Formats: sequence, C-alpha cells, structure tokens
Amino acid sequence: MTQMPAHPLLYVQDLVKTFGSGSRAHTAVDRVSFALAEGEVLGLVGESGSGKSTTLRCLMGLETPDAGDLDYDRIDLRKPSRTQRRRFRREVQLVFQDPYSSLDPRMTVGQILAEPLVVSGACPARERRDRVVETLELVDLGAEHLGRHPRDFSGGQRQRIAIARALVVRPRVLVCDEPVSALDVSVQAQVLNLLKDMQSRLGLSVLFVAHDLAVVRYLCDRVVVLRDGRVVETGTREEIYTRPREEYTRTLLEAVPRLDPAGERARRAVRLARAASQGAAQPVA
Ligand SMILES: Nc1ncnc2c1ncn2[C@@H]1O[C@H](COP(=O)(O)OP(=O)(O)OP(=O)(O)O)[C@@H](O)[C@H]1O
Repeated sequence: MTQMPAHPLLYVQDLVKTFGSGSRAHTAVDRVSFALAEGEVLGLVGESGSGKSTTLRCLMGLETPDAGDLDYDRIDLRKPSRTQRRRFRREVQLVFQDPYSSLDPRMTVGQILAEPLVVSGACPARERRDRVVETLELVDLGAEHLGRHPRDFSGGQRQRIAIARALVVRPRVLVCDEPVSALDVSVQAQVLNLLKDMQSRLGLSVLFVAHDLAVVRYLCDRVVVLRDGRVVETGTREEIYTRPREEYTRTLLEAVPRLDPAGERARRAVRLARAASQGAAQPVA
C-alpha cells in the first residue's frame, strides 16, 4: 500500500538509478515511488546508503535517472521545457545539510539573498531589498545583518540564512536534505521549530530527508522508509510510529541511543524543540 495523495504536487514513480556497470553496477535507487501533496510534509528516512541523497539528486536534476517518472505540478521533470525548468527551479528550493559549505563566504547576507531573486526574476529590482529584509525577518534576523558575511554568524544563524535564501523566491516546495544534522542540539531544536513554523505560516509542501526518525516524527505528516534503495514502507506518521508493518521499520524505531550518538542528539533536539514550541524557556543559539 503506497498511499499516494489524490492530487500530488510532486510525484516520483518507479525511479531507478544505477551507478557503475557490469559486475560493478550498484543500484542506489530501485523502483522508488512516493508523492508529495500540496501543504504536506513528507519524510524520507533510511540509514546511510539507503538512497535518500540519490533520490533527491535525481529529483533536482543533478543526476540522470535510468528509469522512472518524475513530475512536478504537471511538469515532466525528465524533459521539461525551458520555461518549465525555470518554474521548477523557482518553486522548488533546496536546504542543504551543511550551512558552513552551502553559503558563499565572499558574499554578504544581502547578496546571498538577492541572488536567487536576480537569477529567477522572481521580484522586480526596485522591490528586491524589501523582499530580502522581509525574508530575513521571517527567520528572525534583521536588516542590520545585510552587510555581514557568513563567517560572522553561528552555525544556527547560518542555517537560518540558508533557509531565508530558499524562502526569498516564495517557493511552494522546500526540499530539506538533513538540514539539522550538522548542528548542535539546542540549535537543531531552533531550526526544527523554524522549519515547522515556516511550513505552517507559508503553507509550504516539504520533502524532508533525514536518517533520524525522531526528527521526522516531529515534523512530518507521512513517512517513506528506504532501505538499500527500496521503499520498505510508506505510511502516515501515526502508522509508521505506532503500528509499523515492517520489521525493518521497527528496528529503526528501536535503534539503541547508546550505539547511535547522532540519533540521541537528534532526540534531545526534538525534546527541546517540543518544549520550546509549547512555551517553555527558549534555548539559546
Ligand atoms: N556518484 C556515485 N557513484 C557511485 N556510487 C554512488 C554514487 N552516489 C551514491 N552512490 C552509492 O549509492 C548508494 C546510496 O547512496 P546515497 O548517498 O543516495 O544514500 P543516502 O541514504 O543518502 O546516504 P547518506 O545518509 O549517507 O547520505 C550508496 O551505496 C552509495 O555508495
């Protein structure tokens, strides 16, 4: 049972990607299917090597799939026209894992946020500064930061800037690739709450890729579990976390914190995020 939404915004069907050839061929993504509905948060989880990044790279046009369908709002992503490709690039924005390498150190925050507006033509030149400031404020940073460089910010602030850069063109979809795993626990919690808040305020659809199930449980409406390039199970958050059908999902859920320090950090981050969103003292970045 794959539980496809009736009118998906983003649709991946039987995606296949193999690296290498002959006896060295390795199928990283093996007939993966899922769909993201408008306004939905969909988690893609799996251990390292399960094919999450390759799936995202195929979706974003950074790898050429061997087979399968990729559709975004009636655009066939395997052969889009120039106009369709432009629209996809504006409406679907990526947030990367590492805010240290994803921001150009030579650019100011103002330039980093203005660049996508210039490239996409999403906003007339005379309105650009206002749009940049408005978006910085959305992520709780102000106009006083416009002239500063990434090196002047902490990891959490850099991730806020990266999220602002994604939001500045007013996308419909955010694709987040492990957006908190490079951050400290309290900062992870803040970024998780920021993403949750942005999603509901802006009505975004989010494809959220993570290896940690606690983080995904906190944010996602539905979950796709991947293993060795294949979909093991797809379900609502409730189904996956309270009555998983597959033994593998149960094993992932029961991962022993002691043996998984990154997972334990993520679980603490989720506890902090939940406490902060329920009005407890805000952790400091
Ligand atoms: N460019 C490539 N060339 C060869 N093999 C690759 C390439 N990219 C990925 N792979 C292989 O494909 C498989 C899936 O990798 P992928 O990075 O998609 O997994 P992942 O779930 O994102 O893992 P991680 O959480 O570690 O990023 C792995 O076995 C990986 O070694």
